[in-house]
Amino acid sequence: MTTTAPTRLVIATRESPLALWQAHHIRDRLLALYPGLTVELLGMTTQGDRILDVTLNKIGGKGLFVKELETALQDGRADLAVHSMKDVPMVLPEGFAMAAVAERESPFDAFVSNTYAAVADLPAGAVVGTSSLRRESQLRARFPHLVIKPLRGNINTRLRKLDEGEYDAIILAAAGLIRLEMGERVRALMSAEDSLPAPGQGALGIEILASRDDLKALLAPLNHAATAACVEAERAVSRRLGGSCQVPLGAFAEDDDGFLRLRSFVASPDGSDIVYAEANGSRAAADGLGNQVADLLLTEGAAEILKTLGQ
Ligand SMILES: NCc1[nH]cc(CCC(=O)O)c1CC(=O)O
Repeated sequence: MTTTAPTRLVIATRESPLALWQAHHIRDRLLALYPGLTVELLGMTTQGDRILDVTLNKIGGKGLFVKELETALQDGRADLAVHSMKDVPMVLPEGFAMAAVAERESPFDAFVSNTYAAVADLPAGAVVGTSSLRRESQLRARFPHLVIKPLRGNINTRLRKLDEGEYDAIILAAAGLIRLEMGERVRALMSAEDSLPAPGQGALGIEILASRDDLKALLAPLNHAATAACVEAERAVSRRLGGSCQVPLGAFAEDDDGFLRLRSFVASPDGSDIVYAEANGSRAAADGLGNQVADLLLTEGAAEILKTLGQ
């Protein structure tokens, strides 16, 4: 494999508005760094985009948004794939590498409603839309008086369903709304106590073939060390616990000048059992910190929850 710096790069991306924004963002950052470079986008529809009528957790989850893009890398149709780190499976397939994790947008969930200002204002029986087991289990545990109703589709679809009156409020990632310039729809950010984010939420990853040494140095300036360490710690928790998206799990790390605080939870889907753990550690030991928090969760009761879920 050549180590000469490439002059033309192709980015494989999904074609949802958010995925396209993300790919354009990485393209613009590359062009700012390397003015002589040509960067093209290869738009692709993934299985996850095609199957819109079933809750994704039930049909195989995360890999569904990523696999077709990886095939494009393998076939040489593209050089990079840009992903929301939240959608990337905890173990990359053999031969692939995450060359960079770019600086995070808000990692928090957003409370969006046309009537209410915050989740605490919702009356008994209010209908909240989400299809995320993580969001649903936390809402059920903390706000048992609410009714949770499934909500799928891309961001525009979800907002339309809210506006049509099917829901009193919906919960979605703040990062997506902010990136698509719909940040004004965010009535409140959900606190880490009310809705601990998913591993990798708000962060973008740039995936390449592990053999592409020519791309590693080129992409290194896009890596944000604090974000990369936080996401590594968060993903290590999920990986240790099986990495399945059938498990209601949150993991959220914050970096304070090289010092990480990692919080995580595992719950039963109905929120009746919920276990929290947290630990601190250095950025350099992010992976170990994730394993440590996973082990704390297991001894605090996550092992029983996982067993009940058949994991
Ligand atoms: N599961 C789909 C998905 N993957 C990434 C984001 C949002 C952007 C991000 O977290 O980077 C979303 C939408 C959502 O959860 O509301």
